[in-house]
Amino acid sequence: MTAQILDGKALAQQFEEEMRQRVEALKAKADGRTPILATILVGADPASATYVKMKGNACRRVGMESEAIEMAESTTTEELLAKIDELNNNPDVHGILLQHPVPAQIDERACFDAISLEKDVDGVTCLGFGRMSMGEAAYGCATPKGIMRLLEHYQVEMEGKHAVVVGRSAILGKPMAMMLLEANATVTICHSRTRNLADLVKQADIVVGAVGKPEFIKADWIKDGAVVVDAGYHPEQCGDIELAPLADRVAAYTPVPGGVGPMTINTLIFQTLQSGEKALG
Ligand SMILES: NC(=O)C1=CN([C@@H]2O[C@H](COP(=O)(O)OP(=O)(O)OC[C@H]3O[C@@H](n4cnc5c(N)ncnc54)[C@H](OP(=O)(O)O)[C@@H]3O)[C@@H](O)[C@H]2O)C=CC1
Ligand SMILES: Nc1nc(=O)c2c([nH]1)NC[C@@H]1CN(c3ccc(C(=O)N[C@@H](CCC(=O)O)C(=O)O)cc3)C=[N+]21
Repeated sequence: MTAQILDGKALAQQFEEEMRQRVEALKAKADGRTPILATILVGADPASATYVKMKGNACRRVGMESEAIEMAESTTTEELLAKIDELNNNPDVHGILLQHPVPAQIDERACFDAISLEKDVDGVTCLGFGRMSMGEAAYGCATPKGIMRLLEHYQVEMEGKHAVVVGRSAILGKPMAMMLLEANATVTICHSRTRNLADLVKQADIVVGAVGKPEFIKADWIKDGAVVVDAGYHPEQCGDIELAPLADRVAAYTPVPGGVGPMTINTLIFQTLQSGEKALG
């Protein structure tokens, strides 16, 4: 069996084509105004700076605008909250992205939660998470939502399947698990205190790797015919799952690069467009 490649790069490109037309249509209705995403980068971490730049570039590719806000490494929680408050109250801004992680002196959770629900296009607030978990309308957290859009596009069946999510972070593992539950999968969430990780992963029909350690999840933990989603991303261009040996025995997998990453960015800008359409359309 040759595994199907869940090609996030190609799907993101296809979605961008569709979005470009929607942005044009919106501009025509809104006197040339476009949706605007405000990105906030605190400090000078080069990887974070690259990701934020990629998000701004994606906006421009579909004809939307972004406003890049850069704040010093020494920024306080109060200063960041004041900036978020200003953006919440700016009617020209339709989405707010606060790049994670922020420097340690900042209360990141308080800052995420200060983003108004209508502008939380990256899906990072407790309110958005709670609403999504209860099946109510909210923008999804960008990475797990991007994964769901990818699985839906490839018509991966989730209902009744055993999904094992390795990782429980606020912006990846935890919302991923709730989205899979909403899609009627039976969900197991694993983390650093999990005792029998390999045995649990072996039971998975769908496995999501979100551990943050290069190729931590071994190929021989994954059963034949499984669907493999590797959310990890490391500078050496590998993910959190040992993917190479899987290509001829799983049903489908997301490559790294070219899988989850492009879908994360696409989902962020798609949700910005949706927010812009609500405000301008
Ligand atoms: N492509 C994309 O768009 C994105 C990719 N990423 C990538 O995804 C990965 C995960 O990111 P993120 O969720 O932010 O990372 P975090 O470090 O916030 O979370 C890692 C999670 O993995 C768990 N974990 C750590 N060690 C083990 C272990 N030995 N066994 C089982 N579980 C373990 C932790 O458990 P515990 O809670 O107990 O500490 C934690 O829940 C990274 O590689 C990151 O680069 C992240 C965001 C977006
Ligand atoms: N509030 C917040 N929201 C995020 O969504 C968020 C964040 N903070 N902090 C950091 C992580 C990381 N992240 C990535 C996005 C795209 C790629 C991506 O597109 N990667 C390409 C390769 C890029 C390259 O060539 O380096 C790929 O996988 O194909 C990777 C990682 C979003 N994150």
